[in-house]
Amino acid sequence: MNQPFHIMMLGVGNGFIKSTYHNNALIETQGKRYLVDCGSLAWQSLHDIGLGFDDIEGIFITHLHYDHCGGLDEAALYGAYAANRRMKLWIPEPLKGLLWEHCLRGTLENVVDHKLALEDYFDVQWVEEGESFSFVPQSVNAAVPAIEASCSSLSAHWIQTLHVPSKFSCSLVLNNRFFYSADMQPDKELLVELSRQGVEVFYHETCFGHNAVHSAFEELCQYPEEIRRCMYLMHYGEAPRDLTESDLQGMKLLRQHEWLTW
Ligand SMILES: O=c1ccn([C@@H]2O[C@@H]3COP(=O)(O)O[C@H]3[C@H]2O)c(=O)[nH]1
Repeated sequence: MNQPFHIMMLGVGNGFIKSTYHNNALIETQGKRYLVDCGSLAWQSLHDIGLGFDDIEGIFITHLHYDHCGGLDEAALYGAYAANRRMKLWIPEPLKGLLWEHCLRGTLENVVDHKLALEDYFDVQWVEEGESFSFVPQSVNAAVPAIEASCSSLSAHWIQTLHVPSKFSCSLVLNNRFFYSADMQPDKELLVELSRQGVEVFYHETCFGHNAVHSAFEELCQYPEEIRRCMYLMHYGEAPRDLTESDLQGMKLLRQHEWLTW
């Protein structure tokens, strides 16, 4: 059996709204905490619940928008100059080069201190599409026989999903049964296929109103009922005040700073 894990949204907003922060998640399993995405408000959101850099083991990044990776500069500099620790970073292989050259180099390159690459700040693991990786280091499972170890950690793999055309973005599957969409346009066929493969829970982004690079709530309402009943919505910012349970069509709204266990 895979380990159950706890997950909390650090925000359920989008790149523009301030009240509900960015759509990033905090995961806890076996006493270790990890981030899925680290936008520019992630550290503020963690601070709001009494957590900080030292409480986080590692970060997975889905794509290169500031509301998903804009907090990496702070993590890098704090790790290098305040905590003396290179945080673990899982990055999809297609972002190799791009994350440093296009996002971080301007802030982080320091010739005097010999900090010239992403690896000078983070313990980086590049991950291919579909490749299984574990959030919890094997050493944590030292007492567990090897054959059980692979099943007793939180396993993950990413699949490419469409957000902004021509720009890489991906979603995450945990323990082969939990889907985390990151930002994406609607892809009903993908969810139906994942459900067929055994995925039981879908954390899915949405927005109220049309947006060309996101999944409008109205479009998710067209998904099969058996999928909608497994869907937990995020990235919505602020839901319409008059939204009723029946309007949600079986889907549920995730709330900022609320733990759920899967
Ligand atoms: O090609 C683009 C890129 C971006 N945007 C907007 O910028 C926003 C950034 O935050 P977000 O990812 O939550 O939502 C995005 C969209 O609203 C867009 O409409 N088309």
